[in-house]
Amino acid sequence: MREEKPILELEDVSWRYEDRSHPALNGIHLRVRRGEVVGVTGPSGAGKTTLLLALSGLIPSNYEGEFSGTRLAEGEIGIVFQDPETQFIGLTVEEEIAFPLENRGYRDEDIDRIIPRVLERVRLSGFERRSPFDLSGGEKQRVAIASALAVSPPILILDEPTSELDPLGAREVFALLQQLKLEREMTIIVSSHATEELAQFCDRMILLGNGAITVDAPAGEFFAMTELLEASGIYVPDLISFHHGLRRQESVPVTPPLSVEEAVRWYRSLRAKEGSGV
Ligand SMILES: Nc1ncnc2c1ncn2[C@@H]1O[C@H](COP(=O)(O)OP(=O)(O)OP(=O)(O)O)[C@@H](O)[C@H]1O
Repeated sequence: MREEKPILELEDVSWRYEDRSHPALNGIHLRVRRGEVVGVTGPSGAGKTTLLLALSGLIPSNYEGEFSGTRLAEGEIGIVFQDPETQFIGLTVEEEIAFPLENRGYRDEDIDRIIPRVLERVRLSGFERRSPFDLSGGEKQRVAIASALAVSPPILILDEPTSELDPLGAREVFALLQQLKLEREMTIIVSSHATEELAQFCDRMILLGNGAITVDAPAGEFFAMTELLEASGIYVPDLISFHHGLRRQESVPVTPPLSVEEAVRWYRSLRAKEGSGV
């Protein structure tokens, strides 16, 4: 069977920031298929932001340094950074969303049609005239996502979109991403330390260490590597640690549950087996 053409690809990419002696990315091979949702995690300084900048093409075009390798991207990429305020240029939420559309020469009547649709999608209808700077952290992040979505890019890249948010704000952002994943089959690449959310949301997980990919696996397999993740300084969600603790029992499946719903199903089936004497 022929492998599907990737929508985004880095082939042997290395990058060193101009004033640094060591490369921030070292021989990266990464192929992302259309509709895949990829989580990127790793300790601080591992190169997550740099990897996303290279995937989006901002490295090498907007940064000074040494680049080698090749990059391929099929279609436009919407980018959302860690601190949305650094991205804001509009005085109102409406202007913030209109800006990328005006930049690409959309007609006024199309812009007027798109703005309410995009705001509805991120559940910010009625926020048109508000200043993007006077919103809660979660709302700001949703404005940044709305602005990235305005031109309907097939690929969305988010760099630590919940690092400045409280747990509810973080859940809100991941719930929105989940909705985009299901409704629009977008290709999403998201870096985060929030492994609990990544486990529930991502199809595939990448672990970065010292600018190299050390693990690239389906989310279930990735989170089954509990010891390796802990040794790499990654927070293993409690649910997965709990499963790991039980795994010594033969009847417990190797792949951990990635969400509370999955854990409940799994626990019920375990109880049923025990009841039937298996
Ligand atoms: N603009 C820059 N100029 C020079 N060096 C940089 C720059 N940005 C990042 N670096 C260096 O590149 C390496 C990777 O940084 P990067 O920000 O990609 O890591 P990260 O995994 O995203 O970290 P964190 O989790 O703390 O955000 C680090 O050693 C960092 O100091």
